[in-house]
Amino acid sequence: MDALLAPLAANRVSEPLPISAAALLANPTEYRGRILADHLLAPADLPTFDNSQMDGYAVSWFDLVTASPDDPVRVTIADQIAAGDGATTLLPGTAAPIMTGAPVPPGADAIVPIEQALPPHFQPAAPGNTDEGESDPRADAPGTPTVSFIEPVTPGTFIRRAGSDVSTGDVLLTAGSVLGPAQLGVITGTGLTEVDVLRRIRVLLVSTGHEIRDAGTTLAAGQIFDSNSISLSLALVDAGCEVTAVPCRSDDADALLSILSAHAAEVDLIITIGGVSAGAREVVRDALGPLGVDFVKVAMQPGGPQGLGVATIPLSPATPTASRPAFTSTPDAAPPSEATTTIAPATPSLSTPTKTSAPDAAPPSEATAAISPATPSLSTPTETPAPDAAPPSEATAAISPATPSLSTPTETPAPDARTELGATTTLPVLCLPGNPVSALVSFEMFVRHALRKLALLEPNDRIREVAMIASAADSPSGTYQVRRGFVGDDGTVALIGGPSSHLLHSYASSNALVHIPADVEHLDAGDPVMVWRIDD
Ligand SMILES: Nc1nc2c(c(=O)[nH]1)N[C@H]1C(S)=C(S)[C@@H](COP(=O)(O)OP(=O)(O)OC[C@H]3O[C@@H](n4cnc5c(N)ncnc54)[C@H](O)[C@@H]3O)O[C@H]1N2
Ligand code: MOO
Repeated sequence: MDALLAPLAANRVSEPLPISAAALLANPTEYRGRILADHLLAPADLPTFDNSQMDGYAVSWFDLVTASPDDPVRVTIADQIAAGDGATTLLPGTAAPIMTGAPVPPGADAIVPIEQALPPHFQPAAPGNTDEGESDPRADAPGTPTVSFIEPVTPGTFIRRAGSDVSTGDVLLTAGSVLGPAQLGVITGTGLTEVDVLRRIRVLLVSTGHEIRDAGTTLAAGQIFDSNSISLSLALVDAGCEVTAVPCRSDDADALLSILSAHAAEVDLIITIGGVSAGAREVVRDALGPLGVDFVKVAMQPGGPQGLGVATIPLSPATPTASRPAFTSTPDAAPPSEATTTIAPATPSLSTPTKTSAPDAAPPSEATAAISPATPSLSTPTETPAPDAAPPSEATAAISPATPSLSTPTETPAPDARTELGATTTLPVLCLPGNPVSALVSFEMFVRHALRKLALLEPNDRIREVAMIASAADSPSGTYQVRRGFVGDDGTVALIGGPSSHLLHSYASSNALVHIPADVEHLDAGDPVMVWRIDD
């Protein structure tokens, strides 16, 4: 998988990311985990000017040289300086009330915290205040506010120097930095309003099937709500990708090809779901087999049938542009209507795709044997799926999309129009099985780690633990089984639901994937098993 996806790292370009509270709040997902493309130099000092670290008095150390408890130094109180004020010069023999963050006035070289002054609190600024004898009985000039100090002060005390955090021209953040709260804060603090970040891996996610419809529409007999588009879109976003989800509500290979052709120029990777097993109408196999995708069987359950490869995809003449809308389909949209849902939309600039090839470009490279789960013993090319004992879980109907906005569907050009153009592009393609649990487990086993690695997201892997299985379980011989389970506080893991791959509700009620190696046919209660936490 790493090898198949390696070109994605090589072809990554940067894009500008606006930095402002308004931009961030308008589209928070755009910021999560973004990676700085280049070293960023500080355009200004931080702090940008010398300022006070304490609420107190700005003084000249020289005025306080002789101060002692027995012989305090009394000085006249100058104008107050608050954070946000400009600084006026401090005259000798005066002390200016100064607040934390306020600029240190020229002439002052130290701050005495208010608690160390006499009186130890700020006095009303109104003229005529003379401490009213309250704290400084030595005040002798009615109408002239004064303050006393009982010890000398070292120059620089409680002054935050300009540039003490970072100086102009220093490296503010290095290339590859993940932009989190502190990083975005310090960028803003220097006044920057835009930085270059690595463009996310752009994934075209195509959930397929004559039967799938969007939640919120009315289902005809035999139809189901499309849960895979939602599950996998969110899984991809979690892996650092930008997703354009375009369901293909058809078993017609041309309908799928139209979708691929319309979007291929805009994405780095295509992931399809469904249409890969042994049926009479396997739309993904039919469409992508001739274009360079290999269909294999992995000795894993769920997730047996898989497809992968580098496909040469004809491009539509009028490829949708960066204005790609987010979309939810109209009820009962007739196949092969196309609807796009874009999650984590890109910032405006989409650069020219680098992978577009001339019509006579070399045939797709072979991508065999690239699929290998991060677990042992998956080489046997046989599949032993558990029988689908029950009809599809009704839980799929309860899932409602969390996508941000709605707009109109994108037009899909007719297949013959695109072939006239003759241009193609080559893209890595992954074809996941359609059963909802199979699709998610396949993603976890083969795809998530590789994509998170490309996105420089840490950790790449799920947290792995050994847990004691709570009750006995059987597993088919020669098949690596991935069950769903719940790890309790006592370190045991209870299996949730059966092994069948339609049990999405069971998956949603789990916090771990339970790995049963291909050579294990039976586990007794208390036996140790490897689990991957899926609740982080
Ligand atoms: N004769 C055989 N039949 C099947 C085999 C096999 O080896 N021989 N493999 C089984 C296994 S294992 C799996 S997994 C599935 C994979 O099938 P497909 O990838 O072709 O997926 P579909 O047939 O399109 O759908 C399977 C199942 O999932 C439901 N589905 C599909 N898309 C969605 C969606 N977007 N949201 C919710 N549910 C969806 C679909 O309605 C089917 O029930 O093949 C087995 N059969
Ligand atoms: O392998 Mo299928 O993916 O069991 O359900």
